[in-house]
Amino acid sequence: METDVGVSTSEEANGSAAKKKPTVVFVLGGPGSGKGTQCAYIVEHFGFTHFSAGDLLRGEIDSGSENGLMIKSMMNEGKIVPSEVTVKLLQKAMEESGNEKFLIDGFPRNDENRAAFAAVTGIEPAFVLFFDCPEEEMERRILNRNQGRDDDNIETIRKRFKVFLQSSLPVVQYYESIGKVHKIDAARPVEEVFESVKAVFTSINEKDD
Ligand SMILES: Nc1ncnc2c1ncn2[C@@H]1O[C@H](COP(=O)(O)OP(=O)(O)O)[C@@H](O)[C@H]1O
Ligand SMILES: O=c1ccn([C@@H]2O[C@H](COP(=O)(O)OP(=O)(O)O)[C@@H](O)[C@H]2O)c(=O)[nH]1
Ligand SMILES: [Mg+2]
Repeated sequence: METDVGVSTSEEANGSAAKKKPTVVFVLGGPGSGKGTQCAYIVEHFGFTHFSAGDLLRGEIDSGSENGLMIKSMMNEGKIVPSEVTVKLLQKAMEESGNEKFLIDGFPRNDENRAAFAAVTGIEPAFVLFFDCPEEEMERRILNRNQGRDDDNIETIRKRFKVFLQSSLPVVQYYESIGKVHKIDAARPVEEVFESVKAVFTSINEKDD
């Protein structure tokens, strides 16, 4: 049985069938691989709305919500926040956006995240972009990022790399096993990486025509 709850169940005003499910692309890659940077370009060129799960969680901390302290301490340890919290934030953001094409950046980070998103929203990603980058390069980028993030210190960075290898890479491997991953060499200048990204989105658009 298909559990179709959440973003796609609202009835049209004329009482016709439920709305079409939105198109979702998961943008994955290690910390500092360039997910946010590339998403900004994709938004400009391909009309997607971009949600960074990390940014939504930081928004929760800043809003002083009841989960804020828990989220803050988990992020400072590089741990993955419970799916319930993150999926709710993503679902709300999608519902409020008015768009139907979304880049979801930095999520799902483990298998539980992946399953929870599918169960709650009924949405499977159209495809997954995976930014492949060596750890030394990611570390260099994060240490130069200067966004004032509490977790961009060497001790937490090392923890995030460990969590990425142990919990997040298996998600990428799962999507690879079902043929949904477009792997991008992210260890190149921003413009070159975007050329590869653009080729993926252009070829998908052509298939849809
Ligand atoms: N291809 C690239 N080459 C060099 N630096 C980059 C590249 N892509 C992003 N950066 C820089 O590296 C840092 C991390 O990028 P960001 O997009 O925040 O990564 P992520 O969202 O994957 O953690 C930022 O300071 C960004 O400006
Ligand atoms: O779905 C998510 C996304 C992020 N995070 C937490 O938020 C931090 C920062 O994530 P973000 O994607 O912003 O970092 P980046 O990978 O871009 O450096 C992670 O280390 C996790 O602690 C999480 O728990 N679940
Ligand atoms: Mg980011």
